[in-house]
This record gives sequence, C-alpha cells and structure tokens, in this order.
Amino acid sequence: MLAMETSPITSKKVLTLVFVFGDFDGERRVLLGMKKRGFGAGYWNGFGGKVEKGETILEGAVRELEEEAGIRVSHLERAGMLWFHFEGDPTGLEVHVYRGETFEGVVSETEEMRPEWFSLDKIPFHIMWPDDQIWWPVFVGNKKFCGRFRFAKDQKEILAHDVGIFESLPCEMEFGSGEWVGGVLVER
Ligand SMILES: Nc1nc2c([nH]c(=O)n2[C@H]2C[C@H](O)[C@@H](COP(=O)(O)OP(=O)(O)OP(=O)(O)O)O2)c(=O)[nH]1
Repeated sequence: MLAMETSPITSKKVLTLVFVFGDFDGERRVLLGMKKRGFGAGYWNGFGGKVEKGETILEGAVRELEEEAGIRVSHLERAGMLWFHFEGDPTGLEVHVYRGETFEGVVSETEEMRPEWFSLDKIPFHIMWPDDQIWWPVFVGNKKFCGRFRFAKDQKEILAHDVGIFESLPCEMEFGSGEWVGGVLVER
C-alpha cells in the first residue's frame, strides 16, 4: 500500500506526454526535447502539456507535439498514465503518456523545446525527471503501465512510488491509496 495522502490533493491538472520513436539505419531512437522554460525546464522530456477545454486528451497530445516539436502525427498509441503529487501542493498531476511512430513535417526547435533524437541505449536519465528511469523500462518494453509518484517539496526527491503493468488503460485507479491490481509494486 502506498501512502499518497500525507498532504491532501483537492484538484488535478490533466497533462499529455508524447514520445515519438524512429529507426535510423536499424538503430532505434526516441525524440526528446530539452525543455527551455517553465515547469521541468532543464530536463529532457517527451512533448506535451495541459489539455485545453473543448479538446480530448488525444487531441491535446497531438496539438502539444506540433506546438513543441513542429511535427504532426495521425496516430498515437496510448502507453501509460502517471500521477504526480508534490508535498504541500494540493493540485495533483495526471499525465497521459502516448507513443508515436510516424509523423509528418520537420522536427524543429520551438520556443519551448530543443528536440534531439536519442539512441535507446543513451537515454539521458541524469538530466530527466527522476521518476522517468523507473517507468521507462516498462514503457519501452511496450507494456501498458500506470505509476504513482509522491515527490518532496523540492520536486526532486521521490518519497514513495509504485508502477504497475496493466492489460488496458485507463487503470481503474485514481490518486490516493489502494493496491494496484496486478503489476509490480515498488516502495521506498
Ligand atoms: N517525463 C516526465 N514528464 C513529466 C513529469 N511531470 C510532468 O508534469 N511531466 C510532463 C507532462 C507535460 O508534458 C509536461 C508539463 O506540462 P507543461 O507545464 O509544460 O504544460 P504546458 O506546455 O501546457 O505549459 P505552459 O508553459 O504552456 O503553461 O511535463 C515527470 O515526472 N516525468
């Protein structure tokens, strides 16, 4: 059981996160962007942001990818869901993770992101959100996953987490306590 309720969550923000994969002469790579400003600045990450009123989560994912990397996808596969809670912050984050394979347009630097292709054995985890290395192996293993992370106020230290593998999404889970049904459970 993961205690997530040390400080209460009274609202949530719904966010998207898209990773586009590509083959480069047989080498598998993923497109990451260096976040240039705002929340998570200085980290390599996938592309995404807040879902706007009037759009579906998938539409938000497609829009943010285009705004931040200049490319358009016609298909994204739902890959996982992540919940984040920062101590003392009553707003939890619900992040919908997608993967894409084919796109149109030219990958371009934008005001928000500087994109770069990374070989899958050279993912710069030391310059990414600290939780990423925990769920990444499940994600690149093409398993559907859900993860919950409780961070300290400094937004760096992970106080507790669990990651589960699921048959389908969304996971029947919200923030808060409760056991995952199936999946791996890791607690610090
Ligand atoms: N890999 C990873 N991504 C995360 C984590 N936490 C987190 O919010 N994200 C993602 C979700 C979103 O794609 C992005 C945050 O969105 P954002 O605040 O930049 O949203 P936005 O572009 O709409 O923001 P704005 O500056 O336009 O207001 O970071 C995390 O721990 N790991």
